[in-house]
Amino acid sequence: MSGKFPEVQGGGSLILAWQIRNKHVLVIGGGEVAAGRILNVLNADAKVTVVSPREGLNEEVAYRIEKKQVEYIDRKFEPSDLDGADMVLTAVDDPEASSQIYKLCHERRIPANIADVPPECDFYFGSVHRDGPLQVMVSTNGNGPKLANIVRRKIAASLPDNTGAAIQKVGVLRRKLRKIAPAIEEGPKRMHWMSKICESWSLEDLCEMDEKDMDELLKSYKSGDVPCLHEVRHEGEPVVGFEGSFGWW
Ligand SMILES: C[C@@]1(CC(=O)O)C2=NC(=C\c3[nH]c(c(CCC(=O)O)c3CC(=O)O)Cc3[nH]c(c(CC(=O)O)c3CCC(=O)O)/C=C3\N/C(=C\2)[C@@H](CCC(=O)O)[C@]3(C)CC(=O)O)/[C@H]1CCC(=O)O
Ligand SMILES: NC(=O)c1ccc[n+]([C@@H]2O[C@H](COP(=O)([O-])OP(=O)(O)OC[C@H]3O[C@@H](n4cnc5c(N)ncnc54)[C@H](O)[C@@H]3O)[C@@H](O)[C@H]2O)c1
Repeated sequence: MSGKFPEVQGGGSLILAWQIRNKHVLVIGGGEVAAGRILNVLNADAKVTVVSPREGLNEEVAYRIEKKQVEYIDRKFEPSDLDGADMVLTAVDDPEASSQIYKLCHERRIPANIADVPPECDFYFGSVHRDGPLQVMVSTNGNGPKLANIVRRKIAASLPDNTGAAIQKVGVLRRKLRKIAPAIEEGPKRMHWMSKICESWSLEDLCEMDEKDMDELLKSYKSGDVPCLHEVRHEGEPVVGFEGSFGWW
């Protein structure tokens, strides 16, 4: 039976797209590493609280505090800071404080990342390429963070510039399709049609598609046809008109 199903390759991580929007993230520390963590969770629309004495704040963290992008507590960590936290990220230059924070999080079952202490991380960060709705994360599972950065930049450089914009258009089209064909039973047909569009349209054409084109394209959904952008715009089709000297053409 070997070869019928994928082989299990243990030793990896479960890579997910964690929906942390409006959840409470506590960031402990206000240095350079904290600044990176803060941006990562703000990009995912989390509600962020930073605990760190003011004198140790990095310029970027101070900016986020000043702009009220994060809540701020100006002192060292205290256990009560964990109340209501859905996730904890520590980036402090004090290994003892880090370990104590991790133990408390573990007891309270709050998922935590302790920067640079892999055995005390419930999840690792990765190197992320972002282009609009597209995110690509590279993890080396603790083997080579610098290489994760290098691989991520190679992957990003190999992607066409308009990838994110095309994905954004596909998102709009999918939401419109769900509106005109909302039934659960339609799922397979919806998915099949959307897949065919993504396979047959170029990224350029997806980017060019406007709301009017989408509405026109959606008219083909019922029959299952997948016209190209030119057909959607009725370009190059014979136009029936009247030409004076020769009659109908
Ligand atoms: C991807 C990235 C995301 C981020 O942190 O945002 C990230 N580290 C990045 C950079 C980086 N970190 C380090 C260097 C120095 C060069 C080097 O050592 O390679 C550089 C390179 C640089 O600075 O350019 C030092 C380092 N990092 C860890 C240890 C401890 C250990 O391994 O034991 C040590 C050694 C300390 C020492 O030796 O003393 C541990 C972790 N770092 C992770 C993530 C997790 C595993 C990710 C993976 O394996 O893929 C993990 C396990 C836990 C975590 O922190 O989540 C980010 C790139 C972002 C970008 O794209 O720019
Ligand atoms: N994973 C990575 O990518 C990576 C890369 C570089 C460094 N690190 C590690 O991350 C940690 C932080 O690095 P950094 O460069 O941001 O350090 P940093 O010295 O610039 O910042 C540490 C911050 O923690 C604050 N702090 C210290 N004790 C605290 C406490 N008890 N409560 C609240 N805040 C406290 C300080 O005021 C300061 O703002 C270090 O352990 C470092 O080795 C991780």
